[in-house]
Amino acid sequence: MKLLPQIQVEGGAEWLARTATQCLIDEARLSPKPGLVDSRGNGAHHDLSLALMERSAHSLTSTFQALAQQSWQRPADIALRQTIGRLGREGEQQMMAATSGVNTHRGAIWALGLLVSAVAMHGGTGGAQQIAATAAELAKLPDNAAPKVFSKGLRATHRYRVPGAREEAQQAFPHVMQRALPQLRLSRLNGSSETHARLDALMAIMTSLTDTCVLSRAGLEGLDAMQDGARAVLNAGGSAHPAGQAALAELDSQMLALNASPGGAADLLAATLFLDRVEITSNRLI
Ligand SMILES: CC(C)(COP(=O)(O)OP(=O)(O)OC[C@H]1O[C@@H](n2cnc3c(N)ncnc32)[C@H](O)[C@@H]1O)[C@@H](O)C(=O)NCCC(=O)NCCS
Ligand SMILES: Nc1ncnc2c1ncn2[C@@H]1O[C@H](COP(=O)(O)OP(=O)(O)OP(=O)(O)O)[C@@H](O)[C@H]1O
Repeated sequence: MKLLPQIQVEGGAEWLARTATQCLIDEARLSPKPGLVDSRGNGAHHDLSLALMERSAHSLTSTFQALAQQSWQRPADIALRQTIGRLGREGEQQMMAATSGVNTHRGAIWALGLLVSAVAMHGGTGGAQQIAATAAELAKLPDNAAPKVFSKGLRATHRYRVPGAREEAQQAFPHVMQRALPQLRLSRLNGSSETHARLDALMAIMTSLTDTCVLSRAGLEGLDAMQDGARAVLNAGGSAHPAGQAALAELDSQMLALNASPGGAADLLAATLFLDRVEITSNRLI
């Protein structure tokens, strides 16, 4: 049966939005994550909890759906960039209203928002590489309506001269495409459980991300601890192995002691889970 285009758009946008929200929830629940909110507790955060993260994730479904609808089969141009910039900022306000002003998902709205738009631009399906490349095209376009705010993330990228959330997207998500997605699939192939495969994917991101959340709270000492600790987990055989689990517990203690939390890495894990699902579903449809 040939679907009417509008029905296809509505159904596709709804699926993408539900999937993006589910990836945020899966990321938040995944345990044990070093320093981050997970099923065990609040990590290094005093103002976050799992219930709050889940409420925030649900509040974003309508934003993701609007992003997908507005981006459906459109080219990457300034008009679309301005539309998604506006929708992304409205999404941030919706998140803030749902959490009484706590930043639960700003970085995640950015990464997943761009990826949701990119899939929609390709008509609701596509390979991870193609989608990430399209998201990068969008991220590179100027959004003249964006307010000039000197955020924590921006300050950290200037102070330490490192790439942050913007650059990760503009470079087509190298930590997702070259590290997390290959690691997720390798760990699955090696027989790891889904939980262990996801934890390994998070470690793969943390080995080299310049996470501005960590830099803002714990400086270079925190960043080095994160990168070295994540490498130790993978070198010990990953989170499925007893030695890897011990290294992961050690990393968790270190992050808590330093008050550090790799929020950017968590966002990119959610982005990884999203691209994995979109690609698997697209392959089934072919
Ligand atoms: C680009 C964003 C994330 C702002 O980035 P900036 O570094 O200035 O700010 P801020 O400190 O508020 O947030 C950064 C967040 O990104 C995540 N992050 C940190 N480091 C990294 C990194 N190296 N790579 C990826 N993400 C990271 C963390 O969650 C962090 O909290 C975003 O809020 C924004 O400007 N959005 C505008 C709306 C828009 O255009 N949206 C379009 C798509 S929906
Ligand atoms: N499971 C998680 N636990 C904690 N943070 C997460 C998690 N998943 C994603 N994040 C990301 O981490 C960021 C929150 O970091 P942080 O609490 O440092 O924010 P902030 O409001 O900028 O700083 P602060 O709380 O130090 O004032 C969000 O942008 C969010 O996208």
